[in-house]
Amino acid sequence: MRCIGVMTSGGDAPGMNACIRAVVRTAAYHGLRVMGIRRGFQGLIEGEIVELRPRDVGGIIQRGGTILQTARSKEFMTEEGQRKALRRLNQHGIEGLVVIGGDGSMRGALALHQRGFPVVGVPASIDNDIWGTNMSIGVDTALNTIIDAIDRLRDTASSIGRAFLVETMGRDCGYLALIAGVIGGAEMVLIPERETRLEEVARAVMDAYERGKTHALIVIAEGSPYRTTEVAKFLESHPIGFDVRITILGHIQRGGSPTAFDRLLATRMGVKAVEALLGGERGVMTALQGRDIVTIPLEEVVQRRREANLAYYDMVLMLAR
Ligand SMILES: Nc1ncnc2c1ncn2[C@@H]1O[C@H](COP(=O)(O)OP(=O)(O)OP(=O)(O)O)[C@@H](O)[C@H]1O
Ligand SMILES: O=P(O)(O)OC[C@H]1O[C@](O)(CO)[C@@H](O)[C@@H]1O
Ligand SMILES: [Mg+2]
Repeated sequence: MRCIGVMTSGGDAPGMNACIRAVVRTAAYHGLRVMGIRRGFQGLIEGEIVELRPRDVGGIIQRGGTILQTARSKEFMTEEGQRKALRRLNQHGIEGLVVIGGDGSMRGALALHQRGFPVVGVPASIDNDIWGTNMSIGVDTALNTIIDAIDRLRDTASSIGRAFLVETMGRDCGYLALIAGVIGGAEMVLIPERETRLEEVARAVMDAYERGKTHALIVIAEGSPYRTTEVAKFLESHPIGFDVRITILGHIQRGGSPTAFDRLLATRMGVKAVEALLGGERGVMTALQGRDIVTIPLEEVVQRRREANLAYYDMVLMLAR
C-alpha cells in the first residue's frame, strides 16, 4: 500500500482534526502518501481530493470542526453513487481509506468494504450511539460544553427561582442527556430509550419545589418522545411552584476545542486506523474497550446499537433530593 485516503463524514465532532492529523503523520512515518477527501462521501463522488502532507495538518490538533469539512450524502446511499466513489478512489491511486464519522458513516464505510475496497472506520459523533466502543470522538467535549451551560443556567435559575428545561442533542439516543442529568444535578431526564409520563415530570419538579429547592432542572434529549416546548406547556398548566424557561443547546454542543480526552482518543484511533490498514485489516472500526484501542468488524458495529445505560436514569432520580 502506497497511498491512503482520509475523510470526515456525517455531523462534525470535536477531535476530528486531531484524528486527521494522526492519520496523516502516522502514514507519513510509514512512507505512505495521504489524500484528504473533502465533504465526506459527497466530496468523494465529486472528486474533491487534495494531498495532505505532515505540515498541512500542523496547528489543527486543538481546533474544533473538521478542516476537511463534512457532509451527509444521499447520492452515496445509491449503488450508482457508490460506484462513482470507487471510480474516484481508483483515479487518485488511493488504495485504502479511513472514514471518520458516526454510525451512518460506518454503514457507508461498510458498503465500500463490501464492494472490495480496503476501509477502516473511526467512530466520531457527539451522539455516542455507535456500538462496540465505550466512547466516540467528540462526546467528551460535547458533555463538557453541556455541563458548562447547565452550570450557568443553574446560577440564573436558582437566583430567580425557576425550572429550566435544557434540551441536548442526540437524534435517537439519550446518552448526552443521561450523563448531563447525572453530573448537572437534574430532577429528571427525558430520553428516547425510557418512557416517562409528563405527569411524572411535573411531580418531580413539584417535589423539588416542596423540598425547598431554589430551582429545578430537567434535561431533555432531542430524540425524546416529547418536544421540549410541549413539556414546558404541560408544566405551565400545572401547579409546580416554579416559572418555566427553556434552553435548547443545539449546535453549540458540536463546536469548540476538543478536550484533552478527545484529543488523545482521536490521536490513538487515527494511529490505530493506519496501522490496521498497513497490517492488512479490512472492514473494521477502531474502538475504545477498557484502556485499549482495538479493532472490531464493521459488520458487527452496524448490526447493533449502543444501548443506553438506564442505571443512570435511576441515579438521577435517586440523587435528586
Ligand atoms: N446504509 C448506508 N449505506 C451507505 N451509506 C450510508 C448509509 N447510512 C449512511 N450512509 C452515509 O453516511 C453519511 C453520514 O451518515 P449520517 O448522516 O447518519 O451521520 P453519522 O455518520 O451517523 O454522523 P452523526 O450521527 O454524528 O451526524 C450519510 O449521509 C450517507 O452518505
Ligand atoms: O447538523 P444537522 O444536520 O442538523 O444534524 C443534527 C444531528 O446531528 C447530531 O448532532 C449528531 O452529529 C445529532 O445529535 C443531531 O440530531
Ligand atoms: Mg449518527
